[in-house]
Amino acid sequence: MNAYCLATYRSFDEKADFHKKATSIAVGLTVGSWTELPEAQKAQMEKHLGKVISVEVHEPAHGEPTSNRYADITIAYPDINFSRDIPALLVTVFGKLSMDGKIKLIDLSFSSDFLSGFSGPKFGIQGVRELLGVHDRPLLMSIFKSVVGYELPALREQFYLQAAGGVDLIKDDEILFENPLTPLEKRIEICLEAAAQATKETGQKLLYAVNLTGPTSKLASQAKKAIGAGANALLFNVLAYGFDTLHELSTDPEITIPIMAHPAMAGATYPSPHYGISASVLLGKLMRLAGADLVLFPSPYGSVVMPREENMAIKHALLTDDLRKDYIYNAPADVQLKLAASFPVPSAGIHPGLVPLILRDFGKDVIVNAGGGIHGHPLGTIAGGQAFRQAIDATMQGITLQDYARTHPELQSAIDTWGTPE
Ligand SMILES: CSCCC(=O)C(=O)COP(=O)(O)O
Repeated sequence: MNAYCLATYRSFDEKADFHKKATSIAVGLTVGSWTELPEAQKAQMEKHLGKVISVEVHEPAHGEPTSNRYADITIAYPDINFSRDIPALLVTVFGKLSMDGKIKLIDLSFSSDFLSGFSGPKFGIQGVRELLGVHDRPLLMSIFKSVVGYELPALREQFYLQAAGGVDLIKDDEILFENPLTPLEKRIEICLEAAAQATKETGQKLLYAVNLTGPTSKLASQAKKAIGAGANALLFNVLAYGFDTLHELSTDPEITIPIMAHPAMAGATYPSPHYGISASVLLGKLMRLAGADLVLFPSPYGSVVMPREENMAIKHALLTDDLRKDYIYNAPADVQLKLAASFPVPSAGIHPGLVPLILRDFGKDVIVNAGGGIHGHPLGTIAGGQAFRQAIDATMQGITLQDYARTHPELQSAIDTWGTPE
């Protein structure tokens, strides 16, 4: 029996025959032409031919502009046409098609055979929690800010202040590349020293995600150099390199620490309703498949806003256990595939007042992540971390931030500065 991967597209056109369009995609992206083929060749090509699974046309309601006319088209692509890797799949389902008018790739699902080529996150939520020894609450991450041009002592000081505030993870800024002032191994050395100092005082373990950068051909050796220097997590700008690079890193047996995926460049791909790839595919399914243990993405509440519905779709893609329903097309009854869940990290412009919203939408398995919301605290960076931890504690106990802040001055000061949503 043939195995297929499915792609669903939203195609906008004021007057197109969407059924014809679906057929032209199914044929054009597989065997190229069909009706012109002699019968003998048709029999031979049948197993390579894409199939139209469904076409759902949405006619604009009365009074709505005709430009709102679209169809959701689902096509099945035979696995036999492409190798078992993300670049081959993406080029098949959305290579040339991505440039062919108003069309967006909104979902992907995989054959069980294709999916079985991916082991997903090495650590995932469970593994990251085990490294930190924290199982009963959302985690808190802080982002280095204003570090370009700084020397090691300034970096160490900034690391210590973040750690002393009680954060669980600290990540490099994604724009901190290999540089002569704070080279990778030195950076790791001084940050881990500062982490040890803070841990003595707080009793808390810490992960430091160092930014893995440089030419693609040197990334794996750079990652191993980082691990040799004691690194316990990596930050990686996945979309600048491609999903396959993440997959190579995450499946390397010598890369034994969690990988955090930064969404830099994602805004060039997901936000348009008419073009690109949906956020849930780009920052959800493909990140998890390629092995990201933690995935950052803009939240619906902060400074770089993504609609809540899209955020919830990313969350679902990163967390769902039901691969048969959400990831696999036509799963045979005896197939049991598993992927560890990737930690969702809704980010950008996050401050303590937003914690109740984050926990309402994401529950306990989320990483609250802030840069400016920690460093910009009026009482300083340590108080910034403390205010977030207090907001998490309050919300976990069902206490309003306002009530909790009465006995927690750091939280009170954060609320006075940034407020709480209505
Ligand atoms: C757009 S998601 C990535 C968030 C990020 O990397 C960042 O630096 C956010 O910083 P902020 O000061 O807005 O918390």
